[in-house]
Amino acid sequence: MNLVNAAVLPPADSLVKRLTRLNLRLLSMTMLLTFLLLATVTWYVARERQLHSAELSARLLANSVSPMLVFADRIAAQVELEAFSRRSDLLQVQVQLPDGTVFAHWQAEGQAAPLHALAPAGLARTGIRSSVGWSALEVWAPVRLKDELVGVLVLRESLASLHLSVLLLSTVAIALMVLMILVAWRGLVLVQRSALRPLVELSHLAEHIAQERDYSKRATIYRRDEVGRLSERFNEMLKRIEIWQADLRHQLEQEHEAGQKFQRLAHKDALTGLPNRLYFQGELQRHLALCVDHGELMALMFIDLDNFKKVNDQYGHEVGDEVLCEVSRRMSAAVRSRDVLCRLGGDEFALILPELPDEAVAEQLAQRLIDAVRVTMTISGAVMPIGATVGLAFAPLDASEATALLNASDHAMYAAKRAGKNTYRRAQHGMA
Ligand SMILES: Nc1nc2c(ncn2[C@@H]2O[C@H](COP(=O)(O)OP(=O)(O)OP(=O)(O)O)[C@@H](O)[C@H]2O)c(=O)[nH]1
Repeated sequence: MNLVNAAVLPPADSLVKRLTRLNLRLLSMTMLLTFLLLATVTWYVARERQLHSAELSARLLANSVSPMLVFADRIAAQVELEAFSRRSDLLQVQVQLPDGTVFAHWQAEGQAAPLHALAPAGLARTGIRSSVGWSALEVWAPVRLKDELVGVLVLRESLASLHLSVLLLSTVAIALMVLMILVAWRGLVLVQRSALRPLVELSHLAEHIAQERDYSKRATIYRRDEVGRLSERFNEMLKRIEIWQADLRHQLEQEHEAGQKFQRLAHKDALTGLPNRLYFQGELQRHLALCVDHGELMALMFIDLDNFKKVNDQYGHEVGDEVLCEVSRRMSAAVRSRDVLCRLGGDEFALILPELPDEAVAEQLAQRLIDAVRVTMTISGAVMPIGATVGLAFAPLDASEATALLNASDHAMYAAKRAGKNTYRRAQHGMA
């Protein structure tokens, strides 16, 4: 099947306009045909009546002039023809002798000379003869005395009046026809507008839905005809789309939530609930970029717990886990709200300190963390021999790049371990 793309179709007139036009065309054609038929029949009947009347008159006149022919009384015949000439539409009338000689003649003003027409052969035998042209008719009537042919009467009549009457009648009929078409046009517009209203409304609704994507709208059902059933199916389709859309929205929301949850889990340490190494790496890059852009001071602390292996070995892994959680809580409570504390893994933690006013603030915080971890920690009735060692590096003083800054803080932490643990050390220039 050859499908036509709707987009390439030119814009068309409305359905009401198109149907009205088609109906009017059909009505006009029918009326015109009827008019032509009636005009033709009227013309034909009128012409036949005129011919019949002319034949009758010719017969009567032939009888009247018969004795005048016998007595060769031309004057009487001429008077008779003059009297006959009062007949309307008469153009010419003449009485001929059987040999064709004109005996008496009358013609209307402007008409040509006598007819000089020869009587049709066999006129005496067949009686009256006639012929009808477009503008006139002619009648030949034999003039007899008893059964003997004594002459021929020729009569010519104009058909102009007949044509004029038919033309007048036609003009009136055409005017009436135009009037009727105008009335029908108004009527058709009203009727079709009312009949096609459900279909037009359905089309407007489909247009609105296509533009607004509002599937909550419904078509009004006026009657249970074809358009009514189409509207019903359209409404069912809208309902299905609405349900399908709601399902899709719900599914998308769920997927979005699951994605966000997954994102949170991917960035969270499952044991302590602190941000993990993956999150730390991203945040360190971001804060370093901000620090370089704004020309601010920031620090990175590398924190490693002391004697944690001993806790694990002596009290078990579960107690070790509890220690990690408690240490996380204590350190979280000690840091500033804008600082980012992360667990890198094992007993290692990292703390990003953005927007520092000076280096002393970071050193004070390092000491505060060490002190917080050193506060006696009792788990399952045993005091944990736990402590924290901190390595401190500054950006952009010690490094401006993430790996270099992490290395510097890591080296500083090892320096602090070597110095006897439970303390902090600043990175020395060149450590990174
Ligand atoms: N309970 C527990 N232990 C862990 C976890 N991850 C790593 N560890 C253990 O943590 C210990 C870390 O070892 P180290 O840091 O070398 O030991 P340490 O005793 O702290 O040594 P110093 O840092 O020199 O004081 C190892 O015994 C690991 O098995 C964990 O998630 N839970």
